[in-house]
Amino acid sequence: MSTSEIHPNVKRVIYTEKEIKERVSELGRQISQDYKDSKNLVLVGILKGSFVFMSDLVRSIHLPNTNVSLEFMSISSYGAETSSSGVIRIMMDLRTSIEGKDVLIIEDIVDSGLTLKHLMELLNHRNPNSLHTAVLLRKKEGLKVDVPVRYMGFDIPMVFIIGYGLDFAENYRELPYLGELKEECYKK
Ligand SMILES: O=P(O)(O)OC[C@H]1O[C@H](OP(=O)(O)OP(=O)(O)O)[C@H](O)[C@@H]1O
Ligand code: HPA
Ligand SMILES: [Mg+2]
Repeated sequence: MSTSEIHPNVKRVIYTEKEIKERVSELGRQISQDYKDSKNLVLVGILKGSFVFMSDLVRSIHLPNTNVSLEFMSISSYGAETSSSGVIRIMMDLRTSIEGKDVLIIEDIVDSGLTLKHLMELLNHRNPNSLHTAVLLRKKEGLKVDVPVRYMGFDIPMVFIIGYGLDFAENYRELPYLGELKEECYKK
């Protein structure tokens, strides 16, 4: 990628399209292996951030003997800030029951861990057969709560990331790579 193709508000590219593609394919292979005996696998994408990761990940999953279905939930905690409000709002819930099914939550990023922790508690109460998580990015130093991530793309430093579905104040989701947002874009 030439520098001219990088968005002017991106300080540096953290992972290129190619690096993301390779890692996501690996995760898909692992998931396909682990769920090969599952009857029903429900992939639950958390909107909006996970939509790009989810669309690439599902196409790397090959489970010919499993009913694989997709569901979405919409959750919001960040608004136009760069740190979690800690208040998680469910804007859209699942449309079907997950009782007795294997459920895999698909998230773009775990930062404080508050969103995923809250979600796992919520979905566990609905009696799935199993409940696990696939997360593209994790900021290990940002974690405020312990939350289990079964399939993890990359551990990243404490910088604000945009692109590949991740936003700042709803912008930059369309960038095909993962980049660090320039500090001057959010520090006043
Ligand atoms: O670990 P946490 O500190 O809770 O942060 C992670 C959550 O924050 C982001 O969602 P956001 O509220 O920005 O909604 P979005 O996916 O629509 O951008 C991200 O997509 C995760 O869901
Ligand atoms: O670094 C981030 N970028 C975008 N969204 C986020 N939500 C939590 N952390 C981040
Ligand atoms: Mg966001």
